[in-house]
Amino acid sequence: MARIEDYAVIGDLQTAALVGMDGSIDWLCLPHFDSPSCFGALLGTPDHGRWRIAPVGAATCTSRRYLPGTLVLESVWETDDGAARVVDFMPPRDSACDVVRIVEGVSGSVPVEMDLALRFDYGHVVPWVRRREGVLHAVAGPDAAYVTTTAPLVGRDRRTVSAFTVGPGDRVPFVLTWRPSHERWEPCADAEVSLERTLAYWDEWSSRCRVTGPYKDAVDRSLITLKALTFGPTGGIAAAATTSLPEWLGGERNWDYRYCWLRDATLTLQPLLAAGYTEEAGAWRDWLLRAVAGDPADLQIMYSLTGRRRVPEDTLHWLPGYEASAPVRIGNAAAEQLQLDVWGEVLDALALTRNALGTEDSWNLQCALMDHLERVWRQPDNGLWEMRGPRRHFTHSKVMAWVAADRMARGITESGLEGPLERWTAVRDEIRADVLAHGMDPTGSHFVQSYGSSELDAALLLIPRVGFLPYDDPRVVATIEAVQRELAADGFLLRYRTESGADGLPGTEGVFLACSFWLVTALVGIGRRDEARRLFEDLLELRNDVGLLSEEYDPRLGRQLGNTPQAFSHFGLINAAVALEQGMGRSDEPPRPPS
Ligand SMILES: OC[C@H]1O[C@H](O[C@H]2O[C@H](CO)[C@@H](O)[C@H](O)[C@H]2O)[C@H](O)[C@@H](O)[C@@H]1O
Repeated sequence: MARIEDYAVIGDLQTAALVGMDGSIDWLCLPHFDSPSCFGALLGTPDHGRWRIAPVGAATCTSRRYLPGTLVLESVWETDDGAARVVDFMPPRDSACDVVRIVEGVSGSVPVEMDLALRFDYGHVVPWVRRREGVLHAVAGPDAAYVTTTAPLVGRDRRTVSAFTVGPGDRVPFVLTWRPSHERWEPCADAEVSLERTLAYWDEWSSRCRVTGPYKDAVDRSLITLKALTFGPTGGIAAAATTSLPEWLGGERNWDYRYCWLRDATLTLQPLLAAGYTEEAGAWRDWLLRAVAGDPADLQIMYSLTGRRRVPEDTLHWLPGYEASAPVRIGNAAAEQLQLDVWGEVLDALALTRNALGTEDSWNLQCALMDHLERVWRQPDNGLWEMRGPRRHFTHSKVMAWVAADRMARGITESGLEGPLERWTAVRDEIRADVLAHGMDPTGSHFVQSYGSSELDAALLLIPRVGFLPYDDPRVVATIEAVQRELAADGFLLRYRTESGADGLPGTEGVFLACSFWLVTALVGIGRRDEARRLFEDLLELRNDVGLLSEEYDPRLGRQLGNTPQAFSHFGLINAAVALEQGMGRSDEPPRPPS
């Protein structure tokens, strides 16, 4: 099975596919990110669905890249017979959902093979396949897939295969279109027309980016990746494109990230605004308001990409898991947790969009959320790491509750909005006093993970970023140094020590990439800029050949771990690049793009 970093992503802003260096699409959920997969080999075997196109006898491509500023992937294969290119993409969704693969001969005469195994419903439904007027029809239950190509297609062992040869200038297209099975088949889009349309879409999108500076390429790729994780129809942002890629190979820390976490999505907002993508920021704000509408007591920490509340967790027993990392889970029980930081992130994000977009149409909702937080902030919670052990008083959660009260009080004093200023100021001060009294080690020198604990937590690095204390406060400096000392692993950072058993889960995990980027930002904040730049550049080296990051990394094996591509890691990268280029911005001002 391919390594996680062997995968590139293509997508149509409603779902995404992972393309391996071996030319195989091993992951694709249709029609949406959180739908069942039709290619699920990533979490099992080729018989759980995959689509491979590659020169005969070649194991992996020689090189690959995204066409600049786009999500169109070009893989180059150099073989003894000559060279060929495969261009893979998904046109931004209109009525149909297409995956397009164009094989192009470059030199010599290259024999190519194609192997297609469609397996609906996460790899266990084999469709009924027929040929009609030269088009392959594959139907099962609610799903239908159609394949058009100029290449010969042959059915073999419940798969469809093809063999053909390309010479210089030859272009052999394959278009796979998904539709609900009850709808009539309609001719598939022309591959070349779709390519032009897709390139034009991404060119226009990228042309709006205001980012410049030495890390522009990395930042651009991260922004395109965040855009690829955005569910176009609603503006919701998926935490990652996959489920159950393990946080440790062979372990059981395997979760479904194909949902919209309020935390991840609001943090994504900052780099989008910084780079000039106000439309996306507005769409996200509107998604948020629809999703959280209703009783503030019912605020969830995550929703489906359409805003649905129920995302029940289940396991798929027929899938063995990525490199035997089981169970494979769909849905996520974290949706039912109490994570107090989310109030802070949501109210901070709405303050940000108020200032950046110049509109405020949700103040009543914000007031209702704050009123609720006022009643619950003293409760223990599961924290931002969604710990499944007993609830505790996480210092980061309380700090974010302070952020909520602070942004609401400032909505009144700085934006002239109406509200109980004295009450919210008093709540803000009370939370602050509580954190300073209980969230520090017994000597009062640095912050700790939770009240009464001696553990460190990388989330504490965010304390100055949200404005709770300034970077030059000795307690902040000591916390950054303690986190670095206690959580460093092979030059990067763990989010916390799993050995304490505090997260209620067996096993361990890799270094957490977002936290390692937070350390870059924190080091810039305390003036250790050279060290920050070195760490940042080491982190850039962990990206795969096309600039993608998953959630974690195993320094022993030199391999990426966890779901991919992950928004958390990519916005960490962008914020760190901004910090390195400009120094620290306050969290309530949209950071300016690197110049
Ligand atoms: O490892 C424990 C938890 O891992 C997931 O949560 C993590 O991913 C979320 C989405 O990126 C992020 O918001 C959160 O802060 C991370 O800890 C998983 O979804 C949880 O169910 C799991 O308990």
